[in-house]
Amino acid sequence: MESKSPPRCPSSVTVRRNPYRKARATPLTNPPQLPSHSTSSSKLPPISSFPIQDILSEEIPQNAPPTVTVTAASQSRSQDSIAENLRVYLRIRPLVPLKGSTKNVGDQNPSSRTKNVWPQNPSKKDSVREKKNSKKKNNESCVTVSEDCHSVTLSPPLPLQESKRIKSEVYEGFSYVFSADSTQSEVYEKMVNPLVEDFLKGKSGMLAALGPTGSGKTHTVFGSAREPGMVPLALQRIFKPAPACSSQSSRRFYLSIFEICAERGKAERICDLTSDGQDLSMQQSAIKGLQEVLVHDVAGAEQLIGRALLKRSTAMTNANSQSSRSQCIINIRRGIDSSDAETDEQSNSTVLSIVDLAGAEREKRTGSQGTRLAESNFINNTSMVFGLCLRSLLEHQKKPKKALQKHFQNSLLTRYLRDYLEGKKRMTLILTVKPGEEDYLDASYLLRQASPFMKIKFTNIEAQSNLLCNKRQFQTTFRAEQPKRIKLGSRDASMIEGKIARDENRLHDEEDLRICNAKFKNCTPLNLNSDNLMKRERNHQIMQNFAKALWSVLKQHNEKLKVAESEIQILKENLRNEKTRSIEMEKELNNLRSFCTCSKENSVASTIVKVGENFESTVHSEGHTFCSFDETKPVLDSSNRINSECSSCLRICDSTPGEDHRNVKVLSPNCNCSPENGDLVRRQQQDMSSQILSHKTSSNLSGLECIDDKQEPDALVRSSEADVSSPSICVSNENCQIFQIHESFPGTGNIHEDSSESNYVVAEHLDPKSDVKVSTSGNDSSASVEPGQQLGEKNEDLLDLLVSPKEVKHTQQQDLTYVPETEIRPDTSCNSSRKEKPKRRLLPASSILVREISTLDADEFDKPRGDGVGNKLAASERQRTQGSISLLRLLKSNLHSLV
Ligand SMILES: Nc1ncnc2c1ncn2[C@@H]1O[C@H](COP(=O)(O)OP(=O)(O)OP(=O)(O)O)[C@@H](O)[C@H]1O
Repeated sequence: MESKSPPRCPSSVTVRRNPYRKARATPLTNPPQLPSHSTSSSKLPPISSFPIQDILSEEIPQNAPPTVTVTAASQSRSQDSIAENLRVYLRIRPLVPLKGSTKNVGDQNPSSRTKNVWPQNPSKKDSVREKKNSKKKNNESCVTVSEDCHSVTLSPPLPLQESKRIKSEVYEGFSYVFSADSTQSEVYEKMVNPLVEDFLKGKSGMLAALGPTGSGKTHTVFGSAREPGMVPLALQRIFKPAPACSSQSSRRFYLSIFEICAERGKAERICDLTSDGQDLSMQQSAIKGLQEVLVHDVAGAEQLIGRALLKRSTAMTNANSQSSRSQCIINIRRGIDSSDAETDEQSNSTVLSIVDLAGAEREKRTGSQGTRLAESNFINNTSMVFGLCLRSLLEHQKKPKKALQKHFQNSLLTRYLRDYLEGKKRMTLILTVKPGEEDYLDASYLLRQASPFMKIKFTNIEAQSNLLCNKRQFQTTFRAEQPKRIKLGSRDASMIEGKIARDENRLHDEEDLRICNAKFKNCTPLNLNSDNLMKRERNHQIMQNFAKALWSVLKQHNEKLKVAESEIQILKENLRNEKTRSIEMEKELNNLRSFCTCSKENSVASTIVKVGENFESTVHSEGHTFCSFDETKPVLDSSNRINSECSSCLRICDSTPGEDHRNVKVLSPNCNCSPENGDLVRRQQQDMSSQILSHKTSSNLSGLECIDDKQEPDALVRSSEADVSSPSICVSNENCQIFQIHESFPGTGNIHEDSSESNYVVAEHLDPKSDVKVSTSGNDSSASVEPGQQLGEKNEDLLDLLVSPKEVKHTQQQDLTYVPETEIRPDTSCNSSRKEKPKRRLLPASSILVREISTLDADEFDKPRGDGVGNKLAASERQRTQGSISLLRLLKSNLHSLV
């Protein structure tokens, strides 16, 4: 029962790491009885007398920590003692932790099952995730154990090998390397048992687990229910029933558990985990107020430890579901019964310390934020200082003491463990590593920390490494002219180390550099004299400049190309626009053509203007009725009806119903009328021509005809009229503009062949301002007005004809005149005139309409006529179309100019 309820501890017990020196009791003096450690007693401990006996009896044991006195003998002795006092072990965590490997000891103690007593089990989920991750990422181990189990080979993962050219490293000199499949008991037997045995014999010692986060420190130290760790195994051994004769039965053991943590990663704190936890303070190497609990058996000890660990600061990180956030220290002090006090006083101060350090971690791996990040800084700093202290353990004699002291002062942990770190007491280090490829950097860092304690051998320098070294050597040689490397003092070195520890991502580069430096030392120097170097340097500069010039040229070309490309784009755009425009224009042209009825399927009427029987127009001297044909209005009206669908033909007719009816036939020589139509027209024209020619004797102008310039004079279409007062006018457009003014007898609808007088006028242009060619044909003579030529008396007849009111009666059907383009021979006179001046074309009626209307002088047009014909004219004017108005205006202006 006693073991289940441990006796109350005194409120404050100071545990001194360095016990008072004891002097052996001299046989003459009766040494005062030392007060028994009554930590379990409720009474306050009696004030002990000054331990003069202890001091006097103090003897430096054979394996005592080395003194600082630097002599050759003492140095070698101290080295030996350090070597004896320090053992370094390595344990490799399995890639995938075994199923039973949990930290929970609740299995053993049902009452504590609900709560984790030992470090918590990772939740199933986490373990599954971890397993998956491990399977995925850590399928390859980067640490391999040698056969003799004293060295390991650390191989970088392939990407690092390729990118950073890192080679495998062999770390030798371990006391023992525990492979991934090693068991807790195996580790205990080989590593901890010697410590425990020595402890039981009165020799203090310490076991410290050091390694990156999640590497198995806590697992190794505390273990799980299935796999108890070093602490429970040690307790089992300690409380193992001793033989009856042994003095062990009378011994008592006191447990004290505390942690060093940092509040929000800032100030360090010491927390007693066995009590309700007020903060403790440290005086030199002793912790003031730390409670010691007397334990009588294993169960009691485990219970106490279990409860204490529940109070320990842990947190979940990406690397470990239950990561330790503090350095946890368990002290097992061996006490003695009061009865045995006389015989075994020295063992009173024997302490076995087991330290579970918080694992160094990288932010990248743990994903720590905020407070966790501050914690992790603290953890990393502590482990760094610890590592530095370890480093200086072997080298401290070469270094000034002050520098060494600084390391210890930097952390409560190192201050507390100073005796161990100075090699004064026996210390065993267990390094734990994770062998996954992604853990390579962590493992490498840890092993280098421990390197002072072991030989580090690198794999053979291969060609590639040589290359690397040579390259760097080459660079170094160049830099030789620059200030040489600064020698760093230990403080600077420690700062560098600190930097490395803080920024572990950069670690490898630094390490890499160091490795390379080491390699560099081994490398045979390159045989480069200064000439060669100069040459190379010059070549290098030349090439560099050349490359720069090339680069700038290429850049310029690139810019030019861009400009050219943009121009091309613009041109393409323009081209596209032009194409669309041309397509549109083509369409318009087609549309215009479609209005032309010159297609084959069009009837004869499409190319020939037929002036209907009922169409009558009267040409008056001052007010001819002009009929112009709109493209879309082939027929004018009931009185002035003209059938035509050919827009290229302009027909003019003056007719007055009820008066002389004359047929007005307007033909376009450019009309591509259907052949049959053409034949018909041609025939009729030929007939007409012959008729006209047969009436050449007529001296008066009876008809005006505009002929095509291509038309031969013989083939000119002429209108023959006997009566000069009744001309018919035929106007064709385009190239020719034929005015055919001819006369037929009213009602007959035929050309009056018997007319004695038949005159004709050939005019080239309708435009009043244009040059006019007028040909007159009289009885014996023909008159023609060349462009620009003033009309003379000879042509007065023609003028009379144009200005005098003449009635023209047009009959349609029979008076068809057709001048096919192919058959019309050019009029030489017309040709000559064209050569001199470009020919004006007769625009379609509609355009003329617009133009003429705009330029029409209304005043002139509306001028009241004084003659008697005025009323009649007014009546006829009402019937005028716009085309007729424009033609009238045209003729009038021509007349004006002529006059
Ligand atoms: N040798 C091993 N065999 C089986 N499982 C192990 C072994 N070592 C560690 N583990 C498991 O790995 C996980 C992490 O181990 P542990 O908590 O001991 O790491 P740690 O070094 O203490 O980490 P931290 O420094 O963050 O506290 C635990 O679940 C533990 O059970």
